[in-house]
Amino acid sequence: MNVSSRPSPPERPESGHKGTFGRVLIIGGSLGMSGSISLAGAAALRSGAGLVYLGVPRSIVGIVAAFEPSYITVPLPDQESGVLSKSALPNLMDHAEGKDVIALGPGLTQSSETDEIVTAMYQSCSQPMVIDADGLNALARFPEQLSEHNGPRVLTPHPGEFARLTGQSIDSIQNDRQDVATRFAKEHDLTLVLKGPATIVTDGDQVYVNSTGNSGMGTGGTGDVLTGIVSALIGQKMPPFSAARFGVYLHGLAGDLAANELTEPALIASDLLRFLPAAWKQVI
Ligand SMILES: NC(=O)C1=CN([C@@H]2O[C@H](COP(=O)(O)OP(=O)(O)OC[C@H]3O[C@@H](n4cnc5c(N)ncnc54)[C@H](OP(=O)(O)O)[C@@H]3O)[C@@H](O)[C@H]2O)[C@@H](O)CC1
Ligand SMILES: Nc1ncnc2c1ncn2[C@@H]1O[C@H](COP(=O)(O)OP(=O)(O)O)[C@@H](O)[C@H]1O
Ligand SMILES: [Mg+2]
Repeated sequence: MNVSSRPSPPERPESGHKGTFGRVLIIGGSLGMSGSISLAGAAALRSGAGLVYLGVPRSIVGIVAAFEPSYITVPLPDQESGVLSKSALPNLMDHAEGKDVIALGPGLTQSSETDEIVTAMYQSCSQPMVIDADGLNALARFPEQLSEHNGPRVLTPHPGEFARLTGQSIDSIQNDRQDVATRFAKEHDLTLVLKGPATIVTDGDQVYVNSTGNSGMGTGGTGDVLTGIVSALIGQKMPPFSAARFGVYLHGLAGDLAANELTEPALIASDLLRFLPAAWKQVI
């Protein structure tokens, strides 16, 4: 069923407090890719989250913390390369307890140890999870496990990541975006956000094709911002499909407002953070 109405924002009760508006845990980052997780964390804050925790390798915690004082950083054991170590897993499982949503993947990079973290959390966490970037690359190495999850899952691939997940070529995906996305979501019982111009959001039954966004958003880090936005909305108790639909709309709207002011070529991912408040103003 195609859903074409303008997506609605989450409710925000007058009497709400930071506990009401969701505890969000985002896991990722590595030496050289501290920006991705920082952008995701700041975007979650700019999207209404009550408390945002960023689980990052110990070696980059100072860099991530310096980007934005309003989120909480959780330093985790890392390998010598500045990538999360699998010894972080018990710690991560403890931190996951009591969170309303967990996001996994921005800037995580790829290693056998991060693969173990991703597959274990994907399978066992009962909370909703948003999986992006290297979280998706890890899942792509174990496609038989994609349906083995213990809670709601939202996957946010760009066409390259979706090609890895499905084993199909980017061209064949792009020629048949809506059908491939819908079949995948249905088969694995999850919500899929297939990014790019006219991003598709589907839970296997409902399908939404987004109308906001522009080519200025084809610049590193804009997808990391989307991960933070969708995670924050799920943390505010929106069902996964509604959160993904509204999040994709809001993200593109922030991009359109930013491009209007700054031009498409000059747009960078952190501009989306600055234009999110103006985007919110148009939808609430
Ligand atoms: N500041 C930071 O710390 C940042 C860190 N980042 C982190 O970097 C890590 C790697 O992530 P990544 O997405 O850059 O690499 P990757 O998955 O190999 O994708 C490229 C492949 O996908 C394709 N492709 C993409 N879009 C497409 C489209 N619309 N339509 C069609 N094709 C498309 C593209 O195709 P091609 O270039 O060949 O045309 C290519 O094959 C990850 O951890 C991420 O979080 C980034 O977030 C940036 C900011
Ligand atoms: N031409 C475009 N029109 C609309 N949206 C775009 C366009 N190019 C990229 N985007 C959006 O920008 C984001 C890019 O995400 P992604 O490729 O994961 O970036 P990164 O990993 O660098 O953060 C997606 O939300 C995508 O839909
Ligand atoms: Mg990305």
